[in-house]
Amino acid sequence: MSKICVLGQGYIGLPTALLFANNGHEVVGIDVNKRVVDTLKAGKMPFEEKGFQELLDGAIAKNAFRAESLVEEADTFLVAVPTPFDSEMRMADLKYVVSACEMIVPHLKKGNLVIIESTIPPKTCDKQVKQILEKSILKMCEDFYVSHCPERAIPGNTLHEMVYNDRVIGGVDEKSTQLTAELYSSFVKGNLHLTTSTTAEMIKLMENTFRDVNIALANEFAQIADDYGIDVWKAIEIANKHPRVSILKPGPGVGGHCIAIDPWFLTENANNSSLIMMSRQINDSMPQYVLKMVKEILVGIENPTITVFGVAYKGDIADTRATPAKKFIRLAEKEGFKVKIYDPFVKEWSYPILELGEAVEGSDCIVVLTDHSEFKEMDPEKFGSKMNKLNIIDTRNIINKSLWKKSGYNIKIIGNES
Ligand SMILES: NC(=O)C1=CN([C@@H]2O[C@H](COP(=O)(O)OP(=O)(O)OC[C@H]3O[C@@H](n4cnc5c(N)ncnc54)[C@H](O)[C@@H]3O)[C@@H](O)[C@H]2O)C=CC1
Ligand SMILES: CC(=O)N[C@@H]1[C@@H](OP(=O)(O)OP(=O)(O)OC[C@H]2O[C@@H](n3ccc(=O)[nH]c3=O)[C@H](O)[C@@H]2O)O[C@H](C(=O)O)[C@@H](O)[C@@H]1O
Repeated sequence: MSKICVLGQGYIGLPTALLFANNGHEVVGIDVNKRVVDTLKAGKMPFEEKGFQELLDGAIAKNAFRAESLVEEADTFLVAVPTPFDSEMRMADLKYVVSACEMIVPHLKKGNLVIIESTIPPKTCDKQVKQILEKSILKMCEDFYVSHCPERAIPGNTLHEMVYNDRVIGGVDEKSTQLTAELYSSFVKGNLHLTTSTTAEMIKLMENTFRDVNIALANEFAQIADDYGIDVWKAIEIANKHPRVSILKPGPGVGGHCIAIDPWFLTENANNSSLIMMSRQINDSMPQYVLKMVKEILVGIENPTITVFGVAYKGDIADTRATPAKKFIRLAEKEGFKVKIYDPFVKEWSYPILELGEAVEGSDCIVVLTDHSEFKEMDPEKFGSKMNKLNIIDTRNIINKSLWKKSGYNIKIIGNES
């Protein structure tokens, strides 16, 4: 049994800590947020997702997990702290990774392994992490070992993907890679792909950038289809029958704290990254495009009220980080629209979230921004009489069109001018 200190008990660090604890390790979960530590000490999860509470209960029952505020000696230190985007510099903001590494320094011993799970720009392990940890006087690759093991689990299905996804493990040297692979093999059922730390850093960013660029392409196709008056969704469906084509879905823009920011970590020190930056620009401009659609449908209505359906960054989760809904709402308010919001998952946000009936009361147009399952089969008959005008714009192509049509709605789908 080895002892692991996991720094950062958030969406990634906590389930990772609990998986290690449930699979033969003694784990101490460290967080600088006292509320997180206190909640865990009380045996409760600070946030919920499928299977998390059971995993915590199992780790506590095994006496293999405890939460603390201060770092202590261990065999392995695992860093899973936030890596936000510095929007002014268009760079990764590594202040949390730096402070976590500094917290490890006084406890670092010969033979220790330090794993960075946080998403980081290429060369971070080799340069910045090394520099900080060597303040301990110990030497990287001689006295202690470092690797990057990026997390690739998708919010909403985190636990399953943490266990069954393939894992990329990149050490600063072979021993670091080997030690890390041994550790993760205690719970990972996917394949472990061994490489260098810089390659692992790059792979993680390439994956999210690939998705961002491809969503941008879908968003551009939607706008071209609108110009030609064709249905981009049907066109994508048919194009995807080609054995080597797999186009993603258009939408109101890219949200979440990874796909919308990680491409910048790749471009921050690159000379040739115009495609990546252009894709970011296309995805970031989608709220303006949705507003244009709304303005067209509301022509002639004085001081209109609109109802936003969904502010979570994607369907069936409550996460609103970097949601494109925020930019859309700000732009709509600048236009003089009154904006009301309904979201069955999000309970608290920077704007009030209303009950369905209140949100549609006196509304001139519903704008579907999130692909929550509830919207897929929603019957507008339930509240039709409360609306002022029967308009709906669906940026996800998820509503049951025949139901809305039957209720007399004027329907507009992104990328489908017909
Ligand atoms: N959430 C996700 O789905 C994924 C996240 N990632 C990456 O994983 C990393 C962590 O992300 P999340 O878990 O979502 O963040 P989070 O915001 O949910 O949690 C991070 C936790 O770290 C704590 N923290 C900050 N500084 C600390 C320090 N010096 N010592 C100890 N704790 C500290 C915070 O209080 C917070 O509780 C980021 O780099 C993110 O980009 C990667 C893949 C998926
Ligand atoms: C390459 C990849 O699939 N990365 C995953 C991604 O999780 P995330 O929830 O951010 O990804 P997502 O489901 O693509 O959603 C991002 C955003 O993109 C939008 N989106 C997504 C797919 C699509 O066809 N069209 C579209 O507009 C979503 O609505 C959302 O606003 O980023 C995670 C991360 O790095 O945090 C990563 O672990 C996950 O595996």
